[in-house]
Amino acid sequence: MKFSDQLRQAVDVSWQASFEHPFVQGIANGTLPLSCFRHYLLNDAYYLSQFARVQALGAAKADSLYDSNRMAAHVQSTYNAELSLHEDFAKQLGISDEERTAFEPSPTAYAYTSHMLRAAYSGHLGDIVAAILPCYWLYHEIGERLQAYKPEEPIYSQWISTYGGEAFGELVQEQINRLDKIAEQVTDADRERMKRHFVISSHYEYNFWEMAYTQEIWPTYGA
Ligand SMILES: Cc1ncc(CO)c(N)n1
Ligand SMILES: Cc1ncsc1CCO
Repeated sequence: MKFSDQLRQAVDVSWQASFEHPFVQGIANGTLPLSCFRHYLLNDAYYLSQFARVQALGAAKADSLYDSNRMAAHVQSTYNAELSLHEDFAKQLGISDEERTAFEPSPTAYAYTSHMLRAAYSGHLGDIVAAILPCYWLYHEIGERLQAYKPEEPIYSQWISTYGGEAFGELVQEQINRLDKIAEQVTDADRERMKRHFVISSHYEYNFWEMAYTQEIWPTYGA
């Protein structure tokens, strides 16, 4: 069995819970309150800015010019996704540049990105790809499953077509292939560590929906 198939099996319960989460279901049927999506979007802008740094660390740590080049190309895709999707949505939801700049990430957004950055700084390209892959792969599976739904809210239908689309699917498959290639060349201990990164990122993906749905913030201590 391919390493990626083993990992996919290991997170099946977690990913199923993500599919069924009220945030994701609310996007599918258009009933998600826009205030929740707004909270998601602000945190996701922070998330993607850190995600791009993790991808860039992958470019720096790659063993070949080819992989450096491809990881750097993925930084650009993240930037473009951030630009097109987020700036568009932010405008529609009345999020100003000031609000985005002043925004403090929620505990979950901070923890998830800290996890990826830790894997990136302390590990190799294999650790990085394992830690960032649930982000690609889970979103693509969700996008594909949600293709059949046509929510009234245009923001939600655009979100679905972005992640369910062919262009995103190709980036996902490329990273799955990269993971399997690296997994063939490393030790059992390396693979075990990569699997742990992948599982933890999957838990955080679930937490991220919950964070957005409950509009999680840091403690305010009665203020
Ligand atoms: C939290 C999170 N995971 C994955 C993606 C997919 O890009 C995203 N935008 N945000
Ligand atoms: C995972 C991901 N999220 C937005 S774009 C992208 C892939 C390109 O890096």
